[in-house]
Amino acid sequence: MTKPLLNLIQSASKKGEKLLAILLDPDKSSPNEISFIVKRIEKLKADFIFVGGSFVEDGVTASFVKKLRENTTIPIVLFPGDYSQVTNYANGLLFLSLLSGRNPEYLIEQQIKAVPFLKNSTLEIIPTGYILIDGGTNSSVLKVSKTTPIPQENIELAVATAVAGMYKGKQLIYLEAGSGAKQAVNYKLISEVKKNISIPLIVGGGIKSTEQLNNAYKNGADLVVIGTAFENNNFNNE
Ligand SMILES: CC(C)=CCC/C(C)=C/CC/C(C)=C/CC/C(C)=C/COP(=O)(O)OP(=O)(O)O
Ligand SMILES: O=P(O)(O)OC[C@@H](O)CO
Ligand SMILES: [Mg+2]
Repeated sequence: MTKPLLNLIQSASKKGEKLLAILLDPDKSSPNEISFIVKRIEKLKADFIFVGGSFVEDGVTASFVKKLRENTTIPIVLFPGDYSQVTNYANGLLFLSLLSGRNPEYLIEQQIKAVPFLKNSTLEIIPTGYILIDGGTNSSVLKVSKTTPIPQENIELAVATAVAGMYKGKQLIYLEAGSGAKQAVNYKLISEVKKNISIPLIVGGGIKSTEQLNNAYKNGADLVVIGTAFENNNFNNE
């Protein structure tokens, strides 16, 4: 099976080209605003649109992604809080396992529940190790998954978790400080994880400025995800 989206991320990572994803939460963006939102995303030259939320009502993601698809050619990648957010209108799916947590529901159960939706699907499925780092807030991911994030200071544990994910066959590692985090993933943690893995690294949560974005890149993030700052219209990357 070909994996064009993963190949794009892998080859950018090899060449040191940095990628940007804008995260849209279907619950928080009105379908009427989609063409306006798409214009803002195109202006930022984002490489991907991620779609997902920790709590999204059934069916909302599919209609939202369908509308989005009609308005842009930017690849749309699902970043699901649960299996009900899987829809074939997107291009790809981050097949997440919450490796920082010890809740079987988010390690394997949700993935099994998604299978009936994926049987005849054309979605590119990308095995992704998802690691929650303490961003100083009770993030939605923490609440929904009832798991404990890795403290920012525990770099050793974060690195071991990422490397274990790589050994398990994950193709991407995603370091997540939580949507709207007070503290984004710290640069030392990003660079130590990056040094120890040979797969691309995604970083997100609490990134609000071009300076933070560039520091995340400089320390080893291959792809940065921005949600809240874009939602609040205070990320212009200028
Ligand atoms: C593989 C499939 C089909 C599902 C995976 C399900 C897993 C393991 C999810 C990981 C845990 C989780 C709840 C992730 C949420 C990811 C996400 C979409 C975060 C962004 O949403 P937030 O911004 O935190 O949520 P709200 O905006 O809804 O508060
Ligand atoms: O909303 P923000 O804080 O940008 O976080 C983006 C993403 O990593 C959240 O899952
Ligand atoms: Mg959000």
